[in-house]
Amino acid sequence: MLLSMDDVNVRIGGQTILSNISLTLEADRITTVIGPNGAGKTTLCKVALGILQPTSGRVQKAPGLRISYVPQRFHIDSSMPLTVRDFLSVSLPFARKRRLLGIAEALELTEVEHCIDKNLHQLSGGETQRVLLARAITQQADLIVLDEPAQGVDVNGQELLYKLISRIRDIRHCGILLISHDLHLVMADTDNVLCLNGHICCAGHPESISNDPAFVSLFGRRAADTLAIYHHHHDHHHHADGTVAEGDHCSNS
Ligand SMILES: Nc1ncnc2c1ncn2[C@@H]1O[C@H](COP(=O)(O)OP(=O)(O)OP(=O)(O)O)[C@@H](O)[C@H]1O
Repeated sequence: MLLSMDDVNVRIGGQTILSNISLTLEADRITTVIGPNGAGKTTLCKVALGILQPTSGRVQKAPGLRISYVPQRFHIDSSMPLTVRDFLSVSLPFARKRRLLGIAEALELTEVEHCIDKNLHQLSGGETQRVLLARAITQQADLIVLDEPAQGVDVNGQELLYKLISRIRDIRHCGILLISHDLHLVMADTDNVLCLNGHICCAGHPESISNDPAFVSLFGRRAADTLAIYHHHHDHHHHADGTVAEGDHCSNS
């Protein structure tokens, strides 16, 4: 277990924002939180990051847990010259003690090695997010928290970003808490989905979620079908002529 929440409640100014949240984040697993605007997704991130204390309930973290945060957007004043190399070096002295992956390797892994000498404010939205992912790698994060990291990134960039996130999970064996609206893009690699609307409406593997009445009432039949169809396309392999490979199966048709 990397981090767990047990019956967490958050009330701010008399408003209940999160109620009865229980979850466990594990190494090697991507947990995706989905939910409508105002559902409490960012608040949940803040509780996980330890920057917001719950009104009640318990948050437990593995001893020495290192969390890295990738925000929705990242603004840096254009008058402040800071290269990608310098930005990633900031976390080096401490991280080096933990046999960190070098800056160049991390940038290569997130496919932005060509940006190493660029100024942060010269980067595109997609490049910025990939530099932030590289930072999480150099920091040797045990848990990476990403709050809608693909906002403002074009579709190809989004797909690449989500592929990189699952590749980092596979290589670094870290846990990932991902907030996303891009259901069809994130679901293939998600191990666990939490549907949030102030409380957890339903949770589980994407395939089981798509059949859950709570999911359907929150996101609509169309989203549920998208999820189901998506998994149909990914639970078997085709031969070149389109026939299904032996031993594979179609769970949805
Ligand atoms: N510091 C605060 N003070 C008062 N209300 C707050 C505070 N932070 C969040 N809220 C309220 O809590 C609710 C949940 O906010 P939160 O930002 O966690 O939602 P979200 O699911 O991330 O939304 P979105 O998808 O729109 O980004 C909203 O109604 C918001 O107005």
